[in-house]
Amino acid sequence: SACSSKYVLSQMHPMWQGPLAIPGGDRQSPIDIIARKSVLDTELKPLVTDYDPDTCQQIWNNGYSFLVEYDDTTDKSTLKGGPLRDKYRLCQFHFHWGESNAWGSEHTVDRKLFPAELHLVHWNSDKYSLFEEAVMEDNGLAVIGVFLKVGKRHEGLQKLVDALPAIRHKDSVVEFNRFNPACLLPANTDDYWTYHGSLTTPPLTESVSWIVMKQHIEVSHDQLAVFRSLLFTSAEEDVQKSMVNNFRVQQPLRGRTVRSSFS
Ligand SMILES: NS(=O)(=O)c1ccc(C(=O)NCC(=O)NCCc2c[nH]cn2)cc1
Ligand SMILES: [Cu+2]
Ligand SMILES: [Zn+2]
Repeated sequence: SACSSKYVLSQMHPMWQGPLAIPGGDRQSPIDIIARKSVLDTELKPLVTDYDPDTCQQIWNNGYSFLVEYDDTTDKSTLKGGPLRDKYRLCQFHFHWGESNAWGSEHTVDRKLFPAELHLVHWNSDKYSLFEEAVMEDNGLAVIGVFLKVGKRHEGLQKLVDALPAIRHKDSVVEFNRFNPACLLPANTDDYWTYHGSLTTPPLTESVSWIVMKQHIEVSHDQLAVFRSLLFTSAEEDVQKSMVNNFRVQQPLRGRTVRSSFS
């Protein structure tokens, strides 16, 4: 069924230029994950990711974040297992981060903020033939969230960091090949929280099975600083705004249960 909540344009949110609260939206994201209130579900399986680095196509600045887009016209890069019944195709991954290391993540754990959060976006290719279809349907999407902490340099991330100066402005795109996003996952992907939610930027559709990793990854201060050198604005605009704090405010749980896997 198409997602139930209607979209009423409320006061414009300064950053997302979209509705801030979705009246009637009872499964919005992000949320604060209260660890002790998450429910252990022994039925939850280990995540199975199978990503083909050859499907990596481009990296671009969409004016909210930077996205690494994958060719999702075949089932070459997939996610299954975990809380999912079907097979999901990798479409893109992107990040959210703050202007300082003190905040930047979208989800929090017991109110703890992380400096950044990675989202790996997949859509249900067993049920739908296009991302655009799946984005409107319950369980049409599956997004893996990974928290970033500042610490040692992340070797796998460096290839991505080196490409960022070429896409400083909104709508800039560069070719980007042979990147396997599995290198951005924590060592242990068997421990995660999962809940039903939404996209955290417009269209905010309530079609996401969220899978938030309990284990974070580490990146260096300098690597994160390069994220902050990106701009929200296009080359033509006379006032350039640095791309920081591109996260959404936390949304009410509305009685949802967050389930926990346990390895
Ligand atoms: N922050 S988040 O909740 O993870 C999230 C928020 C918005 C979108 C989105 O709006 N995503 C459009 C998109 O990625 N469109 C690509 C379509 C496409 C088709 N084939 C290749 N790419 C995806 C994820
Ligand atoms: Cu905002
Ligand atoms: Zn796609």
